[in-house]
Amino acid sequence: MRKGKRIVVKVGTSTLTDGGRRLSPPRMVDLARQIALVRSKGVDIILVSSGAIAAGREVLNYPELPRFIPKKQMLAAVGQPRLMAMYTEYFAIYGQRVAQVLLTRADLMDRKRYLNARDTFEALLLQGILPIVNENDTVATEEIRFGDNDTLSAQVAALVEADDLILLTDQAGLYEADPRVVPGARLIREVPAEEIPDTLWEAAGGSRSGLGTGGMLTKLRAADLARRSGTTVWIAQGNEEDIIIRIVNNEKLGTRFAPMISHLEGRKRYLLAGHQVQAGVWIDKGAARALSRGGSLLPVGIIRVEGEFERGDTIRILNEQGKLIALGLTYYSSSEVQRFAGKHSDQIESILGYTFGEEVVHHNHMVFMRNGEHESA
Ligand SMILES: Nc1ncnc2c1ncn2[C@@H]1O[C@H](COP(=O)(O)OP(=O)(O)O)[C@@H](O)[C@H]1O
Ligand SMILES: N[C@@H](CCC(=O)OP(=O)(O)O)C(=O)O
Repeated sequence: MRKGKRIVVKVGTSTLTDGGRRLSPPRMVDLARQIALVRSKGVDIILVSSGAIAAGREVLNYPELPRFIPKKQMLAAVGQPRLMAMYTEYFAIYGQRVAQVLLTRADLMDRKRYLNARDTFEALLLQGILPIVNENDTVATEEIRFGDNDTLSAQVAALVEADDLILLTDQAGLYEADPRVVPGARLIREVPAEEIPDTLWEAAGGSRSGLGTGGMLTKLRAADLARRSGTTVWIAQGNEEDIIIRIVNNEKLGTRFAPMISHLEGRKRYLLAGHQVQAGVWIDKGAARALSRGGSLLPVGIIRVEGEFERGDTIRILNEQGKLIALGLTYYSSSEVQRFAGKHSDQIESILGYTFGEEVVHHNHMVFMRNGEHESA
């Protein structure tokens, strides 16, 4: 179980290059310093970093930024290992180990892959390793890509149930108009947990830095998405001194978006999202009692499998009389559960030859039913 806070930090190209065309080592070292300090206080951090294309251009001696997608992908493929090599070196200064996680939208749309990605993040964080995430640009064509890392970071924040998402950019936050066009435009300090007004959507213009992808519009969309799954979002200036540390210390900086729901509610919505759940498992009295007391569903309590399901699906959990008691996200497919139903968890590995853990459904991923209605997990 998680103890401390969990924060996703997203850095855009404009921050990493400090406005120039090269990645800025001092900027990246400073990022590593801040993140190491915050992590030492027991905060989990996930870094979503752009910069692969900028790094690729640097390696190849600054070719024009191409419009042709495969050429952009080529630059990202060249730049990503360079970007990671720099991070590996700079985080090592502060005794931090890092890992690369490359994702596309398709990875998070598929429930099985969603779960796999989430488990990998959990395993990395548990091991004290900093995940550094970017879009998997080389395979990311229009239909399957996030398209910008603002959106990617919001999805990652939902995936790992982050408390905060900090979007670092080259402006102090979201302004009432693009400050590059309207000097003196006012900074918006707080966006309340209500629908975002049209005026604000109109204020958020596209990117002007030439290197970044989405400008403020993608940040506003990302902020809106993340706050709907229970995350507090900040848009703030990447080169402001100790920016991450100060936000974590509750200083009022940049633009803050209040979360609209709790993580619990978000989890429940994910479980119930668009699923006409038919398949499931029947469980014995002991297991039903354990669930009602906050326990997870283990193989030993399962007496029967009904229908077919995949790892990551939402399934029905029925008691001995066939009454629906909960819906839950399953870590194993129906054919796997068939094989180990009624057995002890420590036998899973010898039966399957691998394991995703001792629970079939974790208590945190259940929604209980009362009189046919859902109640909170
Ligand atoms: N309302 C606004 N407030 C702040 N910045 C804005 C606004 N509208 C457009 N922008 C532009 O968005 C840019 C940041 O987006 P982008 O270049 O994509 O950065 P990043 O690389 O950090 O993702 C700013 O430099 C600014 O010119
Ligand atoms: N995946 C691309 C970045 C895409 C992106 O969203 O860039 P940015 O607007 O600078 O955050 C890269 O690494 O270059």
